[in-house]
Amino acid sequence: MNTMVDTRNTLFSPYRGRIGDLAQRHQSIAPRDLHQGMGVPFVGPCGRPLQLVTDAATLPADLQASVMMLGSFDGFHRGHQALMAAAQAAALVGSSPIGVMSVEPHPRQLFAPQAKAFRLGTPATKAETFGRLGVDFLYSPRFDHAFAGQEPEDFIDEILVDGFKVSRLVVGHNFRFGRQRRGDVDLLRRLGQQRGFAVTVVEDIHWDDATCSSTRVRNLLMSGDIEAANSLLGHAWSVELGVEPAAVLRSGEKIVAWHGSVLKPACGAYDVTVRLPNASGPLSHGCITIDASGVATLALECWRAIEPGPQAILFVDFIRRRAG
Ligand SMILES: Cc1cc2nc3c(=O)[nH]c(=O)nc-3n(C[C@H](O)[C@H](O)[C@H](O)COP(=O)(O)O)c2cc1C
Ligand SMILES: Nc1ncnc2c1ncn2[C@@H]1O[C@H](COP(=O)(O)OP(=O)(O)O)[C@@H](O)[C@H]1O
Repeated sequence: MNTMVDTRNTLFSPYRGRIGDLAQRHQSIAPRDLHQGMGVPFVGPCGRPLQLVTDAATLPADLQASVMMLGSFDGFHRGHQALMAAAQAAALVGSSPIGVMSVEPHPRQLFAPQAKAFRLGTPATKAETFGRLGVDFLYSPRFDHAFAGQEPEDFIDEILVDGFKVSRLVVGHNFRFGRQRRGDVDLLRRLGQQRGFAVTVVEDIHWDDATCSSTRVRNLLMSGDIEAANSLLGHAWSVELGVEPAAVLRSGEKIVAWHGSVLKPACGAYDVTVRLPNASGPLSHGCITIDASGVATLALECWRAIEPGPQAILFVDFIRRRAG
């Protein structure tokens, strides 16, 4: 079934429960994912809403023959943006739709389930980014051992060729996939020639003399260097938070629910701007403080504009860490 993104969907449901309880549990909330009916009301510049595709076999005709990007895209750093630029250029030339395949959960969540929260973004922040950039559909198959263990040729034939009827793939030079990570760009090129799709391989994108990677961004955030992390990302790091308006601590500060799968940056106070999902610009400036036990509190200049109901999801863009 293909799910048209809908603002009336369950935008607030993952954050039900009292913020006090969340704080006691170190603000760890169950990660929601695209398979739990997430509402992501994101419409790109073409005016078409991003479609969440759950089954390649029932893809609408107007989404077939797309230019498709493959990868995790955690954080959407400058390397990922290079893929996006290449996909947009190819889609323009061929008047093709743009699709993204990005498995959920992140492979590390499957292979190292006990690891500390490491993600830079949630499914919602990922969908927002792609929707804003005019991607037509996001395919996020559930990443389990059966999916991970597919033979690369089967994945290409059954999902990309028979399902999506893909016209072009866009990947980074080091993209690997399938059982024992046997699939690589050479295999994609070889099968592309036989099956009739093109392949764009994006060269390694460097920043500050080293390759851009989600891991580098994570390390910078854990050391509290938000400005360097933002510079590597090429945009402000954006975090999805849950807030319950009733949970005011003092002078307008509120404890916020941190998404259970998302990395916590170093303790400290950070200048932020806050948006509602699907809003065109920031609604308020503020400061988020992460204390030694990981509890996050948010102080905003203006709360009124972002209190649409008993609970809300906010997108918080981290700008800089305050001194001291
Ligand atoms: C389409 C597809 C995409 C994949 N993407 C990733 C990925 O981004 N990161 C990752 O660690 N594994 C990914 N995998 C899984 C690996 O290719 C590999 O199967 C996994 O690391 C397990 O390796 P093993 O078969 O040697 O145990 C993907 C698999 C498929 C079929
Ligand atoms: N620095 C980079 N330069 C070019 N392409 C990249 C870079 N980093 C990732 N990619 C490509 O972007 C896609 C998504 O990458 P992803 O799976 O999220 O890896 P990573 O976690 O290393 O960023 C893949 O096709 C990958 O090869």
